[in-house]
Amino acid sequence: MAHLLIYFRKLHAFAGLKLYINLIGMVVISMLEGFGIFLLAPMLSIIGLFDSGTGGIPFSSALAGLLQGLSDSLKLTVILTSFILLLIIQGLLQRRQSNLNETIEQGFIRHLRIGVYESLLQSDWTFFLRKRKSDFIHLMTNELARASYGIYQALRMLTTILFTLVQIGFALYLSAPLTACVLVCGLALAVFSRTFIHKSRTIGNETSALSQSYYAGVTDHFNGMKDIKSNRMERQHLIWFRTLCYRMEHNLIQFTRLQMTSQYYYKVTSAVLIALFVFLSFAVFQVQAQRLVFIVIIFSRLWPKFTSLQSSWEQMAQSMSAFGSLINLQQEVDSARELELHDLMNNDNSERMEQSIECRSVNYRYDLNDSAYALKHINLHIPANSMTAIVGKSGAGKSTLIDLLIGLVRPEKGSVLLDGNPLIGDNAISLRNTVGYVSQDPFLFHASIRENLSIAAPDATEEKMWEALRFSASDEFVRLLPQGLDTVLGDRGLRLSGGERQRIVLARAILRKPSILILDEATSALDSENEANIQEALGQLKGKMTIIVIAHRLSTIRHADQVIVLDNGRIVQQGAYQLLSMERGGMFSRLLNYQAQHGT
Ligand SMILES: Nc1ncnc2c1ncn2[C@@H]1O[C@H](COP(=O)(O)OP(=O)(O)OP(=O)(O)O)[C@@H](O)[C@H]1O
Repeated sequence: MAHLLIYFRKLHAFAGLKLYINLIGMVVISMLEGFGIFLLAPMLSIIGLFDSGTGGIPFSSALAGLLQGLSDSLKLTVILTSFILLLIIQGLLQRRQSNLNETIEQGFIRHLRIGVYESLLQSDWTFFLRKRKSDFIHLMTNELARASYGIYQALRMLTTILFTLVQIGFALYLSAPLTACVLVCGLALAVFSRTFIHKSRTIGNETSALSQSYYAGVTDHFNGMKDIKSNRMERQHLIWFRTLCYRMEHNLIQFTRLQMTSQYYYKVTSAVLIALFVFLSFAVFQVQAQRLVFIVIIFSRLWPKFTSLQSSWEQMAQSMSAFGSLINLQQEVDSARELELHDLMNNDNSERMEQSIECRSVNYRYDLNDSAYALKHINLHIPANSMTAIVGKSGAGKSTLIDLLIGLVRPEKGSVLLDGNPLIGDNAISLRNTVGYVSQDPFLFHASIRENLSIAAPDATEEKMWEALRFSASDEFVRLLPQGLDTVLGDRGLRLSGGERQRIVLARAILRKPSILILDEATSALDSENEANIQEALGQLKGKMTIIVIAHRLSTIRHADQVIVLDNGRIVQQGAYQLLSMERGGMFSRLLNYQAQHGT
């Protein structure tokens, strides 16, 4: 319930006055409905169903007084016209209120959706390292939809409660003891329904867990489809998928069964209560027949509302776990926030590296509970406009070192300094505005080449784009594409080879005119000729920007000013290429020898 209150507070903050106008509208609509019922009294009296006028029915008696002296047919015309007028006003208000309800609800859902996405973008990289990609997709789609539905049910419940209260007010006016009696029964029903609410919440938790597994599994399977097909792993995946689908089916059927059972008990209890209520009216409270007719009309309209209240409550309880997941996510992103909203929209602040970037006694662990360090005792100095190569075996810590150098992750111990200042907070964000980064697994958006390039540099002219493509040795193949720069890449567009993708991403990085260009195995998928072209282009950039290259193929780093050799998270050698290659017994010369012998 605490989770729901948090969301109600958010709703209150979001909708403000509109929420109250909506609620007042609901009260007015219920009152009009009440008046409509009371108009029935003089009508029934004229028709002859009530033989003693309006029998002291409130409002109706006053109306009967007003109509005194008119002929019966004129009275009936006035009453029926008033009835139609009331219904027209009520209908208009109802329409307005439903539209307002929808506007509030959809606006709030949009507000939540954007809020979650903004919070995610404001979080630091370590937060993403801890989470599965599918969990975000699950939260942004399934859980948000369930929470939205929960909000819809909550608003519905609120309006139903108001309607019920107004109608109960009318009933109290007609017979206080009888209404009190019905209310006590209603309360007893509410206590009885707590078991159903509790069960709904348990089923809801299971729904969340199951759909989270579903999203995670499906994302994994489709990401790894090539491996699945190549290694004939379809059977295991199908068994897993079938089992999960059966469990999801069972979970939802369980919830419907629970709802149907509670509705059944509600219906049976209503019948018993109505019988008891008529009996008590005659035998105990001796309520006037005319009043009893009206109380019966009011409560016969109210019982379905009670049932709908119960159903909304169960639905809300079932969605509670989705609220819980979203609140947990919000707490996690709050503690992992590195960007303010303002920084998200304004990328202008850029801190170009003027002198150097340094690591002083840096240690880093991905998991603080694990004794294994990804990097240990790292001391290094990268001067501005130099070319630095980082080499080492797989898992040595090369990519982690890059993440530290651009402030994506922060050292557990020691410090990273940019021009002598700690690379933290705004400093790190401003530095990243001037970084061009090509990762091991370069990513292109499902959009045209032009759009993929202009994401990095929105103001770049077509000429600059071709220049960048020439730099990355991709101009020739792009020119041959059917729509040139406007060729759409990705899922339903052109699929590029690994090497072609690397080259476009390299063009994108260079188009930013970065002060630091980072290439993490960025040319590993290229043929020798294209790689040589890029090496030549990089050579021309030397002295104009800081270049940091991670390379397994050591022939590609011959022009580096310094080489850093990592082994098992530690720097084991550091210095000029020639110098290191001559250090006999050193890891670098061993790697060189190995590659020379195996021709890699
Ligand atoms: N997200 C992560 N969570 C936990 N441990 C990680 C994570 N990423 C990397 N590691 C661990 O940190 C160590 C260094 O990894 P890193 O990716 O920096 O190595 P690398 O030298 O770049 O390897 P490669 O050449 O294979 O890309 C490895 O032991 C790896 O298992």
